[in-house]
Amino acid sequence: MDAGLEPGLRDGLRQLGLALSDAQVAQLVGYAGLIQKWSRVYNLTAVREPGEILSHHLLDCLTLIGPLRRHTAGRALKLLDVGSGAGLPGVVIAIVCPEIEVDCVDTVAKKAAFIQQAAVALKLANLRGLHSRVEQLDGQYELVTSRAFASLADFVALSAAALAEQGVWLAMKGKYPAEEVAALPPKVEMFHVEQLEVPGLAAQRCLLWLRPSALT
Ligand SMILES: C[S@@+](CC[C@H](N)C(=O)[O-])C[C@H]1O[C@@H](n2cnc3c(N)ncnc32)[C@H](O)[C@@H]1O
Repeated sequence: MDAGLEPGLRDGLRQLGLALSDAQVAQLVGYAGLIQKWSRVYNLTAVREPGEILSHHLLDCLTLIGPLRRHTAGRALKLLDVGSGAGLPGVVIAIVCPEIEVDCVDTVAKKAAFIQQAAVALKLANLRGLHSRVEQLDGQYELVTSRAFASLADFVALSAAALAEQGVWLAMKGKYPAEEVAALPPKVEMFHVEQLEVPGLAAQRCLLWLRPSALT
């Protein structure tokens, strides 16, 4: 990816109040380049233009970092990104939070292969691509994320076996999904919601934090 992306990225990081090292900024720019390169050959993501990769992918997923850091308070933990596609938000998290071990799962082999390739190219020892259906995973993940994957009810049902006992789900949605929240089963409780602005986009981001209900 041309370094032309960097000023816009740094501007967005400032707006989000995120201080990253130069090496992390270079990894994000490098990741955008990999998405662009691989998307010429494989149908990784519909968003392929540099400006759009910056706003719709990088900055959009970076909105999650502040809330995530507040939640983890720097603790090392295992995170699963479900239906990760080109690695969103999983790869962004792996770059910005090296203390978090990130597994990105997708049913499409070439998408999991892309994540593995990104881990090597960007020297991310904390990132893995898994080729699997999420419902076949029986991991012990303290955090399970998704963006543009499924309804909230399907997301929690399909990934329940992968969640550790004290684990939580973090779903990235557009505007507040009232109908999806209403359709959640009683055994799942939503314990926090955050609405965020994506720098450079008119669109909003809604982060929903969910966990198994205390009643279960
Ligand atoms: C719309 S894409 C979203 C990709 C990425 N999270 C993003 O925000 O750009 C949904 C992805 O979920 C994957 N997927 C669908 N069902 C799945 C399942 N049961 N387990 C794992 N991945 C699945 C698809 O292959 C696809 O890559």
